[in-house]
Amino acid sequence: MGSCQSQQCSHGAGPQEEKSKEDIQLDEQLKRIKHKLLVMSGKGGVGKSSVASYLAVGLSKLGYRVGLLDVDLHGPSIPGMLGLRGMFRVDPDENLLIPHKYNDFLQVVSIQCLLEDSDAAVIWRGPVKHGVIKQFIAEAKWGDLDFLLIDSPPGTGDEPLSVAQMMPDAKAVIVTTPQEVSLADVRKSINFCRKVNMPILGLVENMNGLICPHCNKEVPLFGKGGGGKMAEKMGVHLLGSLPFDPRVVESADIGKSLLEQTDDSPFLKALGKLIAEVVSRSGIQQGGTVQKEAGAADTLSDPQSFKVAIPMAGGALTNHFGHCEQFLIVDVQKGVIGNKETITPPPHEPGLLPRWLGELNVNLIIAGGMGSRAIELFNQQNIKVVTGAPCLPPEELIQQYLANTLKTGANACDH
Ligand SMILES: Nc1ncnc2c1ncn2[C@@H]1O[C@H](COP(=O)(O)OP(=O)(O)OP(=O)(O)O)[C@@H](O)[C@H]1O
Repeated sequence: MGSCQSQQCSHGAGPQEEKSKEDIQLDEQLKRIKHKLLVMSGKGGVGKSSVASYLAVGLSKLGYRVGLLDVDLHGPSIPGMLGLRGMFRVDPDENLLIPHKYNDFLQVVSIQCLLEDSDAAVIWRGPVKHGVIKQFIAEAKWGDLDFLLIDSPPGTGDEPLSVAQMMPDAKAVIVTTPQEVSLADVRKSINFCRKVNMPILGLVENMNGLICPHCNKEVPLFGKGGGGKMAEKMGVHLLGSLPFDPRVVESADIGKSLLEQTDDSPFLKALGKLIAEVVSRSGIQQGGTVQKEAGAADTLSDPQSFKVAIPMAGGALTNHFGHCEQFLIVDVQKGVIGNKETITPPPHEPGLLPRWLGELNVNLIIAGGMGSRAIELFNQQNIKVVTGAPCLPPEELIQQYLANTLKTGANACDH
């Protein structure tokens, strides 16, 4: 007899279950975190925890408020790497766990800080892990954060799945080394993200060459550039490459991040570039103002500055948008054509291209033809679509678009 209002009606799906106190707390906490980055890898030992901790420390040193959550429940290594010791305290008034403070801008939560014996083995099944991860987010006193970095165990098991379910707006940072065995596992991580609809912020290639401390020449320890090739092949963005630096191992062993010293070593230089790329891909302008979510431009706020994707065949635009072999992605700033990149799209799957081009921060498509459903999906990603463009070389199309002289005909949809 109760009215729709009194039953919290949910669009014909039957009465919605009341949210638990913990779920409400989780929602509240997640609202206070601007960017959630899940650091994952297909394979163990590729440097995922190191990358997560260096990103966290680096971002905190730029003045961003950062949380680092170690959900590698079976092999937590973050506290050791950052020299954090001791058990957590609980705030008695709010009954919230107080994260360890690395510096004024970086707080850390890890299962390690709940174990009396640091060598204790944690044996938990999936639902228990899910509950613990939820508690670590909802019942810890994180406050407002610009970034929450989550270090998950290698592979695509319970922990990354729990994060994907709990945080629908989290993005993945996938870490790999350049050799083929590691890259094969990266493909699994990429496919996992696509299955659970988690956007991929990009790939980090770690241990990409050793700088010899004696002659300063580079030795290709695990091969070279494999991550870059993989990123291109799988249509994900390469965020950066870090060289192998033996001091990373030593500093992790003594719990002192290399970022606590300044030098112009190749590792720290590459790390600086990587952090800048993470900031820029997260849509943050320097100075900390949130500009836009990665891949979520509202409209073209400046019609002379955009990132455009053009479906290509034989050096010119092709009408076969959904099945084109390659896209040319071009950066245009203030009417000037900049960086151009030819990328092979992932294998065709309904709804995949809008998400993929959104991840690449594209906000304009110039196409010959496209179905109305596809246009709708691109618009949902805030990507503007121009259809009916002629099969011309891409530079000509962009110049005409900039000059407002691009003549478009009928939407030559190839379906
Ligand atoms: N760029 C680097 N240069 C030198 N050593 C590195 C580099 N990155 C990571 N390492 C070292 O490699 C080892 C493995 O790194 P790390 O623990 O970060 O990997 P992981 O992928 O998180 O491992 P796990 O599978 O245990 O979760 C550590 O000893 C770390 O210090």
